[in-house]
Amino acid sequence: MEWFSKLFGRSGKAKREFPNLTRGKDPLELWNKTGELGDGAFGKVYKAENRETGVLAALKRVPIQDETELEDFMVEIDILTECKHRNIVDLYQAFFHDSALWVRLLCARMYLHAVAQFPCFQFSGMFMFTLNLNPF
Ligand SMILES: Nc1ncnc2c1ncn2[C@@H]1O[C@H](COP(=O)(O)OP(=O)(O)OP(=O)(O)O)[C@@H](O)[C@H]1O
Repeated sequence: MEWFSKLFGRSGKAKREFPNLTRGKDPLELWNKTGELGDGAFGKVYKAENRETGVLAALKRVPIQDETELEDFMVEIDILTECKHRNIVDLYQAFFHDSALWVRLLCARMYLHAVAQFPCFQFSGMFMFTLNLNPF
């Protein structure tokens, strides 16, 4: 029955493969975290440097409790992988490693952040944007 647990894992449930998700690779073997860029609703965003080329990137780490949670995030990842627009930060790669989803993004010097938690803005249908300037 070893073949069964290799194929389906201990729970007997097959791991779902996603075309835009890299499994079995530790992103920190390729990327070195050199600082923190910010904190989001789902996790932290780090500044990272490619260990071979020195290229910079933003690495977002989202802790995942259960594989089934991945599906919700993959919808956004699939859309952002396809979506290339000068006003939207490029998403280059997503990894699932060690109970976390890691998303490699273009490291933006200026980052626009939508804030919609103020009721008065929500009622009037307005959004406010904050601008983060990353020091690098
Ligand atoms: N690509 C990036 N380049 C530079 N800084 C970034 C980048 N992505 C995120 N940041 C920084 O990290 C902070 C948190 O980003 P994050 O996208 O996690 O926030 P969020 O809007 O709460 O997103 P989510 O709801 O998806 O968690 C941002 O406010 C910004 O300062």
